[in-house]
Amino acid sequence: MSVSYSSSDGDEFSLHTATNVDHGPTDELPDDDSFQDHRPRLLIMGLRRSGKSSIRRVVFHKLPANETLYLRSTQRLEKDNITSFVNFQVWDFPGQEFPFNPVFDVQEIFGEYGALIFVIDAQDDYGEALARLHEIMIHAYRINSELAFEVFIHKVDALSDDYKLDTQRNIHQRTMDALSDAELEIEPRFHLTSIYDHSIFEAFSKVIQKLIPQLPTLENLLNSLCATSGIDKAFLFDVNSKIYIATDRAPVDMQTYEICSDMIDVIMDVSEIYRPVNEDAQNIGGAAGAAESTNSSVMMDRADDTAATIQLTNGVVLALKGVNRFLALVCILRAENYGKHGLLEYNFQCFKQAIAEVFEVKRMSTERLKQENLRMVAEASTAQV
Ligand SMILES: Nc1nc2c(ncn2[C@@H]2O[C@H](COP(=O)(O)OP(=O)(O)OP(=O)(O)O)[C@@H](O)[C@H]2O)c(=O)[nH]1
Repeated sequence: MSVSYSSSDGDEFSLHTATNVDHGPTDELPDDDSFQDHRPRLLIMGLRRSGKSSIRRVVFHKLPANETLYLRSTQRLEKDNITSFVNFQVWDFPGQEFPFNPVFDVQEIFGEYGALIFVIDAQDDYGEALARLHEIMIHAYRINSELAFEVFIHKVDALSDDYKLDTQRNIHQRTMDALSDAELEIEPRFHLTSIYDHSIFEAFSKVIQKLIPQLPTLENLLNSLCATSGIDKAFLFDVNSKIYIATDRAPVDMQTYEICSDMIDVIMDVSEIYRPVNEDAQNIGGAAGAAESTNSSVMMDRADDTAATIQLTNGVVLALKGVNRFLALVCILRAENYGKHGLLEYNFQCFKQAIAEVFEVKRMSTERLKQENLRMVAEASTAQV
C-alpha cells in the first residue's frame, strides 16, 4: 500500500486535531445566540441506559466506544452546538424524565425543525421502550408535524443477523400498528445501530441528510463528478464527525463506506504525527485543554487544499480531497482512471467551486433572513415608542 499527501499551501500535512468545546461559530451562519437557537435540532430520547449519551459522545466528541462503559447517567438535558457545513444542535434528553411532564416546555423542545431520534436497547426487553416511543411520537407529532422520526434499534453488535432482522421487523410492525390506531400518518425510519462499528455513523448520515435542503443538488454534483471522472463511488464527508452528507447514486455498501471513512482516520493520524513542529508548540496549551475536554473535535483548518491518495494492492485507489474547512470528498476509483490525473483534478476543482456556490446561496439567504428579523424587531420597538 502506498500513501501520498500534498497541499498547495506548502504544508505537507495540513489535517490536524484541535480542541473546540463549542465547536465555535463559523463564517457560514451568523453567530448571535438568538439565531443559533433556530439551528436544526436532533433530539435524542430513549429509556435509561439505552445508549443515548454513548452515541452522542462517540459521534460528536470522538470518545472511543469502549470508554462509554464508564459514562454516568445523564441527570439533565445536555445540549451540544455542532458547527459544521450546517450548524445544528444535539439535545440528549435524560432517560428517567418524561418530556411531556408539565415542568418541560414542550413547544421549546419539539417546536423546532429537526429530528427526534429514539434509541431502543435491542439487547434488553424492549416492550417498555416501545410503549414510550409510541407515546412520544404521538404527542410530538401533534406539536410539530414537520419533525422527522428516527428509531435507532441500538446495541445490535451482540445480536445474530437473523435476530437483528426479526427485532427490526417486530419493532417496525408494532410501531406502525400503534400509529395507525392513533390515525397518524407518520413514517418513522428504523436503523440498526451500534457504537462498536460504522453503523452509528451511517445512521446519523441518513438522519442529517434528511435535514439538508441542498441534498439533491449535492447528489447531482457527485453524480456528474463520478460520471465524468471514472469514479466508482464518492462520499462527501463532514470530517469532524465522519458523517457523510451526500453520496452519488451508486448504492452504498457498508464495506465501501467503512474503507472511505477509515481513510479519514488514517490521514488524521498520520498528519497528527507529522504536524509541523511550530504547530506542536502552539498547541501545547491546547493539548492540556484536550485532556480535560470531552468535546475535542478534529478540524481541517486550511483543509481546502488537502489531498491524499492510498493505492491498495488490488489496484483500487482511494482519493481524499479537502473541499472546505469542514468537508472532504473521499472517492474510490480504479488505478487506470486515477492515471488521468489532469482530468480528475480539473473536474474536482469544478466540483469544489459548485459546492462553494451552493453554500454561498445558503449563507446569503440566512443573512437576508437575519436582516429581515432585525428590521422587524426595530420596527416593533419604534411602534412601541
Ligand atoms: N454493546 C453495546 N453497548 C452499548 C452501546 N451503546 C452504549 N452501550 C452501553 O450502554 C450503557 C449505557 O449507555 P449510556 O450512553 O450511559 O446510556 P444513556 O441512554 O445515556 O443512559 P441515561 O443517561 O441513564 O439516560 C453503557 O455501558 C454503554 O457502554 C452499543 O452500541 N453496544
